[in-house]
Amino acid sequence: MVSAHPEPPSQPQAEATGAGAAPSQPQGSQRTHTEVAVGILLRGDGALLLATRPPGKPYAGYWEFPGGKIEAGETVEQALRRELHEELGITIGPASVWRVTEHDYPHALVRLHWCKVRSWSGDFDMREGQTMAWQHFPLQVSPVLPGAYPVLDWLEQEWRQGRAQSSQKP
Ligand SMILES: Nc1nc2c([nH]c(=O)n2[C@H]2C[C@H](O)[C@@H](COP(=O)(O)OP(=O)(O)OP(=O)(O)O)O2)c(=O)[nH]1
Repeated sequence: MVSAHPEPPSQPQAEATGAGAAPSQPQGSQRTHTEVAVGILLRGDGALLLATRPPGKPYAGYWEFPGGKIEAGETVEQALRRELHEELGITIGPASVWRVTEHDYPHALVRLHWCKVRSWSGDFDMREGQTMAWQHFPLQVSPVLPGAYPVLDWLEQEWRQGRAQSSQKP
């Protein structure tokens, strides 16, 4: 849903693709995927956590879900637990992959492994100078990384369905 995408990013981008889509690079290209673990932290009231990308990284200042690159030998869950501890100072509970998407940026072709996270311990400590914000739909922050658009659409659809179902209950 377009309302989740506040501003078009000012940098060049390719179309985001949905779960399980084939890589978009031309045949014979040497471009390999960068595997990324991403956490959708969900609070009891349905709010989700977004944070700004730290200075010095591509798309610095854009809002994103917390996460980072999967290192050699790590599972998605291990990478996510490490990244969220390094970046936010929290220790997450169980996390399994919910969706997989791809996005072709000028700086990297990324494969994003999205996990919903409903439990964690520790206090939030923005260790890379980020700003964090708990968000409900419609989002109040922008711009958001284009690679997160498909997942924001799915999450907004789920939120709308949940709202419609609860309004039908007697
Ligand atoms: N964390 C995160 N990354 C995203 C999202 N959407 C999206 O396209 N990406 C892309 C942007 C980056 O190209 C890649 C994540 O790489 P990164 O550079 O932030 O990872 P990292 O923290 O391991 O970085 P570094 O240690 O190499 O500096 O995934 C998102 O919502 N969250």
